[in-house]
Amino acid sequence: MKRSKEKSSPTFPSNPYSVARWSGATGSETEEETQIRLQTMQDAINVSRGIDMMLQESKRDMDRRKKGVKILLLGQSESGKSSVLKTFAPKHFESERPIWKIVIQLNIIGSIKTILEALKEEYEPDDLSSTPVDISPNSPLKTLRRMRLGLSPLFFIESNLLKILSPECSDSRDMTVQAGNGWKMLLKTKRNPFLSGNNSSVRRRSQAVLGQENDPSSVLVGQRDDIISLWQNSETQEILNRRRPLFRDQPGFFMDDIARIITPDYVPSDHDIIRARLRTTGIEEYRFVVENTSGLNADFYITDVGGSRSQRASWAPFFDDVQAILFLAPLAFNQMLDEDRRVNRLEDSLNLWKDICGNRLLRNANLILFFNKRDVLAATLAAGFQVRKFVPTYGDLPNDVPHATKYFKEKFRVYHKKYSSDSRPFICHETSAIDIKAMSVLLTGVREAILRQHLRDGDML
Ligand SMILES: Nc1nc2c(ncn2[C@@H]2O[C@H](COP(=O)(O)OP(=O)(O)OP(=O)(O)O)[C@@H](O)[C@H]2O)c(=O)[nH]1
Ligand SMILES: [Mg+2]
Repeated sequence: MKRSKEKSSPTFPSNPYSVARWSGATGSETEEETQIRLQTMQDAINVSRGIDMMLQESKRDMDRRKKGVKILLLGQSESGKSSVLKTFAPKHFESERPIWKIVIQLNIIGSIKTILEALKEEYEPDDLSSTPVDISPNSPLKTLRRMRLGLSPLFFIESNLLKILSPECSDSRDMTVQAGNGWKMLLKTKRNPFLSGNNSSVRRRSQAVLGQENDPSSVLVGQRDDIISLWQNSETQEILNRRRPLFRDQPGFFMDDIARIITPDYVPSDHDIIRARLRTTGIEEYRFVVENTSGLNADFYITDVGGSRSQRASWAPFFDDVQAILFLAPLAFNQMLDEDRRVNRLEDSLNLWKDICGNRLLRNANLILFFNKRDVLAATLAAGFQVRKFVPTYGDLPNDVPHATKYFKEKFRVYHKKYSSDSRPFICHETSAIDIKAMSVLLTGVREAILRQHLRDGDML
């Protein structure tokens, strides 16, 4: 019989698959080849099941996302979007303190560079031959040169860190990171207990970069006294006031805190972390689950974007199913955009607001406007900056916070009325994103209101 013949054949061992056409058997394989073939088939089945599971999981994720509340943070660069996000998800702070410490140290290195540049302009102008220069041992020029030499290891470390963290930039003041957690993996050190990434190349790079030699802490601590006396020097202050009048208002300004920060055991506080400056590029969506006051769990998806002009084209794909936009508009009437020094920040914010109000993809989304950096506005006015110098139409209105805020609010309201659909209310809040407590209260209220509306719209209440 055929069966028994096959059974007894030396080249066709007793194997139910060996005769089945679909099995891939060649008819002349050895026992070993059969085993390999079966194993290969099993591997393929496993891969296929894995893909099935992933597809199911991704469908579940998509269904879940569909039902969730989607919030988009929009606004120009430096408006405070990532800061608001930090307050939305504060639990990250605890595990991320060592990472933010390095960002804060890089912010300080950037500030030191700004100070040294201003002093160089003062004491070491390009054309030294035409300027009488005092180079006696205690002259400011000698001190400046000594200082620069002493701090040079810091700039070396800065450049090494940037190569990894922000390869496009050579200066920590322009440091930009890709949205998401990838950059945080790069800043986890061997000594850092949170190093647990699966991405081996990231892990290798992070171990390579954050050895002792690339940690700014020891150089900063070693130069602590010099840095403090440089900052506290009255001549430095006078030169900065004259040559860099907006220095103190720059994001990531920690110079008033250096005595506290430049210590061997420094651990950033929540307030330090919220004040750290790191530019975002790209888009990142975060999911978190919230139990609302009615005891229902809801998925929130909050998307942070890069706000500089070159980044804005990538926002649109996130517009079609979003429930709410939190639009951040700092009332920076005296500042220009970094990416185009001819454009006033406030004017840019207004134009962006106009585009968002009139965008048809967003016609069903709630718009919530945050006039952010209220504290900066107060400090700017207190420093004597006159609104009417930058905004001639401001006229003779009093140069104070309530009048300035009311005036600019009206401008945003007019655009809202003109470009938004009739049914959309004008909702705005004056905020200071670095005031974590006040911001958390406000964001909880905003979140609840968005959720209630979302449930109403979905007929779930
Ligand atoms: N003083 C003050 N600083 C703020 C406020 N909001 C944000 N900042 C600071 O401004 C800087 C920029 O804030 P981010 O949240 O990074 O700005 P962003 O909108 O995410 O900017 P991009 O990522 O470039 O689009 C950070 O250093 C913040 O700490 C505020 O209300 N007051
Ligand atoms: Mg950001």
